[in-house]
Parts: sequence; structure tokens; C-alpha cells
Amino acid sequence: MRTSWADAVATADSSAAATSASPSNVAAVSVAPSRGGGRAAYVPPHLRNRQSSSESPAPSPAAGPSGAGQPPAFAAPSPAGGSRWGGGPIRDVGRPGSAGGRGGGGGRHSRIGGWDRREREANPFSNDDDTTEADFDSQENSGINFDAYEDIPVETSGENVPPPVNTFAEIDLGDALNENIRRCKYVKPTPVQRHAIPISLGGRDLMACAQTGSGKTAAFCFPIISGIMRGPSGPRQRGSRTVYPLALILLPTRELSVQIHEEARKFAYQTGVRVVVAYGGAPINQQLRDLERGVEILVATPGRLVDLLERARVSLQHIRYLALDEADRMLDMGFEPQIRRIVEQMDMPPRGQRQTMLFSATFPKEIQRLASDFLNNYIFLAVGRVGSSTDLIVQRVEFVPESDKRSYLMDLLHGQRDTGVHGKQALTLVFVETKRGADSLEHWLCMNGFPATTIHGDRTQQEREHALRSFKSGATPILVATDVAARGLDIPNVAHVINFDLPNDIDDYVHRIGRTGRAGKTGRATAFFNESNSSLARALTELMQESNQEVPDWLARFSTAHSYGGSGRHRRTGGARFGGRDFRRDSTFSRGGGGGDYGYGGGSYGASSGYSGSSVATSAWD
Ligand SMILES: Nc1ncnc2c1ncn2[C@@H]1O[C@H](COP(=O)(O)OP(=O)(O)OP(=O)(O)O)[C@@H](O)[C@H]1O
Repeated sequence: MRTSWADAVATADSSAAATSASPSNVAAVSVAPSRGGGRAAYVPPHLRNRQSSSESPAPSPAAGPSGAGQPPAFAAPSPAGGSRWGGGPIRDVGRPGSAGGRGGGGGRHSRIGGWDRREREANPFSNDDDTTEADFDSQENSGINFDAYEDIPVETSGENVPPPVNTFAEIDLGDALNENIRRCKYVKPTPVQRHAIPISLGGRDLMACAQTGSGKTAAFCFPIISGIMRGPSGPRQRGSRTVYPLALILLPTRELSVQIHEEARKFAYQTGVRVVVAYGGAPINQQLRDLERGVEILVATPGRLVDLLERARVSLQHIRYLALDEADRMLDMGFEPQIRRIVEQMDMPPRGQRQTMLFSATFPKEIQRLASDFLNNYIFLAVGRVGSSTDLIVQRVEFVPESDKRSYLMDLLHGQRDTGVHGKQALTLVFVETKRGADSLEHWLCMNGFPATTIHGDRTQQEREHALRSFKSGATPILVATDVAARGLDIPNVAHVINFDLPNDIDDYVHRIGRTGRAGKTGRATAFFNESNSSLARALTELMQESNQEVPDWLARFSTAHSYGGSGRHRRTGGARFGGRDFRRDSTFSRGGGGGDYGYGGGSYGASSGYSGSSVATSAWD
């Protein structure tokens, strides 16, 4: 079985008419397979005797923990110790100079489940480029453009919202965590971090909606790690193989769980807080061994977690923090039953006795409604950029008939090559609809001299991880993927996202294009649109307008033609806005109805105070 593009190229018969045919391949068929290294003969579009069907768009806090909130029973001791967020002083374990020392797995030695005294904690930063300790002081996280965040619109609703912070220094996260923030080269908090971290440290439940690539991972990891460091130790586990994590982070895909585990390990390095990952497709025995060595934060996919719960190897009895990343995906039809089982039907403390945080870049109202079952007196936070969440991403939509897609793709890739935009510094992610389509396109690209690999649900986990590594390293700078790669993956240098097949759901489009333009960087997204995508036209048009993108005339016409009857997930969530808006503010919600959007500038929900700075907008996404 072929496991990589290289194998594919090596085993392919160079004369094979692998470009089996669609008419579009006629142009491409004239492209000789590149085996042997020669660049394929390329037939430019103007010689292909056909008209472009596109109209060518131009390229183009002063308060402590809120009294209104109900900090869970486990909440930190009184603020007497100095944390403005109500926790006592954080024990700095494992930091240089403190007991345990650097690399010694210092810290909460007495806690079963924490780092064992005999065990050396592997340095999670050791693979990061060639950065030395000295470099950490001099660098910022690669090129993040904080100026772009200056006037970011923010909306909060809920009672007694803790005010935001401007710097990490304003928050008492403790020396060990601060040291890791420095190692990550985070100089300032991103907007979602500025708001979400104080809210979570204040003990409040949170539903947070913030643009892709804006730093949501740290926004939920920092308060969890800090809270565990402040709080009482977990239970001792005598004579039982069951482990009792204190925090659970649930994610929809295996790759994302691996990524969040790696991130969380960096943030928790030398804090004495141990992070373990459990996900499907990988041998369970290794994961069981990892768990047995102790776990405070369990990062998991739902299926594997249910397996561990059924085997009684994990108990959720002592969960203090529950975080759902990509929460709208976790609560849609695919995952909801499993999530309800984990959260409501096992032994997890009920809402109000644990702290729950839900994060995503998109939050359809119907999902917010479901999600509210898991939350207690929560704060809704929407953080967006002026104009929209994605104006750092230049979006183009091309009208491309189904049969011409490969040919168009070839144009784009040759264009990139000709302008020197390729290789490790400019990765290209191509989304397709089906697993078979992914394999077929990957094969065709390889045959035509474009090193590609693929990731989808029919590949083994080993193949998926290999593909991702190969893509990240630039060895195969094109990744053909299904929606399994649409959410959360943080891959530096993705310069171009191509929607070869558009998704049916506009929120999926938002997440897909969000694989580029991350952390303040710019990116490019191209979509191939044709009649089969008509139902998406209106939502796509609205999204592009909100993101200050040029909408081609033909798309606007499609949009008008299909504005009747377009419903459900094809429409922008929350009405004509990007991202999300607290469904509790929907004027019809209180009447038990659904549908209408809350008008601008209207009344507010409950005793909503929100952030009263001048940059408050009625919506984060207008
Ligand atoms: N304060 C910060 N300073 C600099 N870089 C940061 C900061 N916070 C996060 N980052 C970086 O920004 C990138 C995106 O962060 P992250 O993956 O958490 O985004 P996200 O909001 O979860 O995105 P998505 O919605 O796609 O899941 C990461 O590479 C992360 O290391």
C-alpha cells in the first residue's frame, strides 16, 4: 500500500495514463509525468481554447472574581495571597532555583498523578527550531502583527464580566507558567487571551468565539494550568488502576488532540502539572501506561475517552475544568451523543461544580442552545477583528466547472512556482469533499511533478501523522485533505488554502481558510465554485463582504438567485454577521422561539455589563 507521495511517484508507471480523465485533464495530460525530475510541459490556459468562466475578481481588570459567578467548590483559596483573581499565591515548582530544579520534574512531588520524583520531564521545547535559551529573551513569536489587533471589536454578555488585561504581567500566573510563556515567545496576550483568561481565572464558565488562529488554545490552557497549580492536590490513587484527571480537554480530531497536547505540555513544563493525551487509532496500551504515570490534564478525543471510561481506567469524578475546543463541532450531530454521555451520564461533577469553557471560531445559535446545557451562569465572549475575522486572508472565488478543476489547480500551482512561492515557506492546503477524491488528486499531483500527500479518515493513523509531518517540514508542500484537517490545526507557513471542493456549510469554509492567516500573518484562500455550490452563494457573499473582500459579480448574482430557500447551515450563523453572537440576546429566545436576530444597539441580556471601553461594538463581527 502506498504510504506517501514519494512511494506513489516511485511505483507509478510513468506512462500510466494516471490522469484518467476528465476533460480538464486534457490540458493536464499534456503535462508529462515528472518522474525523473524534469519539469512537466505546461499548457497555459490561454492556449487551451476555452474561455474563463470567471469574471476575474481582483486579486487580488480591576475586579477580582465576580461575585455573581459561582466559583466552584474547589476554587482557589481567598485572595489574601495576592492574586487579583482570587487565587492564593502560586507555588512555583520546578522553576530554576526552586525545589526540583530545571529538568528535574520538580514540583508537586507529593501528588500522585503529578510528576514523579524519579522521572525526568522531557523538554517539550527541545524540538523548536534551533532556538537557544538566550534567544527566548530576544524574540517575539514569529511575526505576529499585534497592530492588527489594536481596535478589535469585542462583545461580552453575562453577569459581572471580569475586565480584560493588557499584559501577561497583570495576571498572576506564577513564575513557572510565565517562564513558559517567555519560552513560547509570547510577548503580549492576544485579544481573546486578554478577555478569556481573566474570566476563567475568575472561576466563570465561558463560551468564547474568536477568529481562527487567534490564540484560543492558550486562552483555555493557561487558566487550567494555573488553577491546578493553585488548587488542592488530586486524590491519591492507592491500589487502583483508575486515574482521576483534574481537567479534561476534548477535541474532535486525533491530530488536533496531538497538537493541543504538545502545546499544553509546553505551557505546563516544570509546573508539576502533567498532561496526557488519549486518542483513537493509536495503540491504547501506550496511552494506558502514560496515564498510569499520573495525569492532571487529560487531552482526549471522545471515542477513545469513552473506551477508557468503560474500562474504568479513567474516572471523571474529580474533574474541575472541562474545555471543549471546536465546541460547535463537538456538539453537532456527529459528536453530541458521545459528549452528552461523557459530560452528563458518567461520573463528572455537574455544571456549577466544575468550570466549563467552550471555544470555537464559529457558534451557530442552535449549537449555543445545546451548549448552554453544560454551562452555569456563563459569560459569552466574541472577539473579532474590525470588519471581520478574516481580513488578513485574501479570499478569491473562481467559477470553475467540475471538469476544469484540475486544470485550474495546475494553473494556481504553476503560478506559485513561477513567483517563487513554494517549498517550506509556502505550504498549500487543498480541501476536497471525499476520501477517494483526496487520494486521486494526490496521485495526480504527484504524477505531475507536485509533491503532495494526503490526510483523510481512511488512512491509518500512522499514515495521517506521517503525512502531516511531511507537509509541515515542506518535504511535501501540498496537502490534500478532507474536513478532518479543517479545524484547529496550527501549521506555520500555510500560505494558500484552496477549496477545490467547497464545503456545504459556511462555518466549515471559515475553519478551512483559517488554516492560513494565523496569529496576525497574512494568507490567501481560493475557492472553486460552480452550480453545485449554489446553496452556499449567499453565505459566502455575506462572509466575503464582512471580510472586506471583493465579491465577483457572478457570485453576487448567484447569491441573489439563491437567497430564497437558503436556510440552516448555509446561512451565516447569527444572521448577517461573522462568527457568533450570544443566543441569549436573541429577542425571540426568551419567548422560546427561534429565528430572528437581535437588533443592533438594542437592550442587553441580563445585567450585562461587558467591557465598557470605547472599542466595544454591538457585535464582534460587524
Ligand atoms: N500571545 C501570543 N503571542 C504570540 N503568538 C501567539 C500568542 N498566542 C498564541 N500564539 C500563536 O498563535 C498561533 C495560533 O494559536 P491557536 O492555534 O491557539 O489559535 P486558535 O485560535 O485556537 O485557532 P483555530 O480557531 O484555528 O483553532 C499559534 O502558533 C500560537 O503559538
